[in-house]
Amino acid sequence: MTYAQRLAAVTAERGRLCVGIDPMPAVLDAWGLPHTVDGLERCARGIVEEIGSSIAVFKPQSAFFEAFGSRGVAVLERVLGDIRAAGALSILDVKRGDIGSSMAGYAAAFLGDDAPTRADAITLSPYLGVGSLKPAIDAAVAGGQGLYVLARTSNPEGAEIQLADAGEVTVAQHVVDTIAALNPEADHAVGLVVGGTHTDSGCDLTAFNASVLVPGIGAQGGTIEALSKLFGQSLPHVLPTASRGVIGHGRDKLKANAHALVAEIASLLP
Ligand SMILES: O=C(O)c1cc(=O)[nH]c(=O)n1[C@@H]1O[C@H](COP(=O)(O)O)[C@@H](O)[C@H]1O
Repeated sequence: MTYAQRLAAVTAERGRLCVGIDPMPAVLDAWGLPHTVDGLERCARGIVEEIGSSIAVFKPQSAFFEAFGSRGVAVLERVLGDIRAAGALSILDVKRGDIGSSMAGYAAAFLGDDAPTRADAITLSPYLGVGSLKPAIDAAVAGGQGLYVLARTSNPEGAEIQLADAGEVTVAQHVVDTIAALNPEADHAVGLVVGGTHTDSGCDLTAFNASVLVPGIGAQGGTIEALSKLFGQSLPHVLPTASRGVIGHGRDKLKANAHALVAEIASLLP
């Protein structure tokens, strides 16, 4: 099965929410856990223990695992295994992007059956040129995995590069159009990241028919209600993701927060 098919199946069953696993110091504090590898593991694996069987997708943020060195990365690998065992999908947020030869190295790390840090999808940065991502695209298609390429990020600083002129269109639109054109042959394995914090994303997504990951919900001020206007007819492709808004109030509130957001998405998004 392709990533797009697996995503459609699990979201149809569990709802259309991706819970971000960002075990940053403030989140560990809210969980009453120490800023140690043990605290990291209890928080990240605790999230999957609590809601792994009811939430469709999880997005571990690699930064907070890498912050603890190789022992943190080992925790990340266990978390990815837990997500798989719970029947959910994982999007590993690593935002990689490099020249083709190095990109092949990243593909070996994260994509394909033998990858040591294997996820169902990973995030990529296209700023060395969308074409430089080809080794990752090939590996994802071969392995039935997915990719999410940054187009218009949720943070205010993103505009200076993403809304810059790339000839006829903006850099963000160039990314959207290039990925849209290659997706039919790529099994719709290549999604986009478009932040949910904008009133106007500045991207025309009409020709895009793969998954659109939408971060910025909750802690960064984005709301589910605003997504209809922001994404219009592309709304069915949107996968909202929230981290601190769901996991940032301690283990006791995790399940209720996550399920309330799933219900809100079901009532407001088609
Ligand atoms: O690729 C991402 O997920 C991402 C892209 C983007 O434009 N903005 C963005 O916030 N993210 C990530 O999404 C998560 C957002 O976390 P919260 O703001 O706590 O929901 C972080 O891990 C970010 O790195």
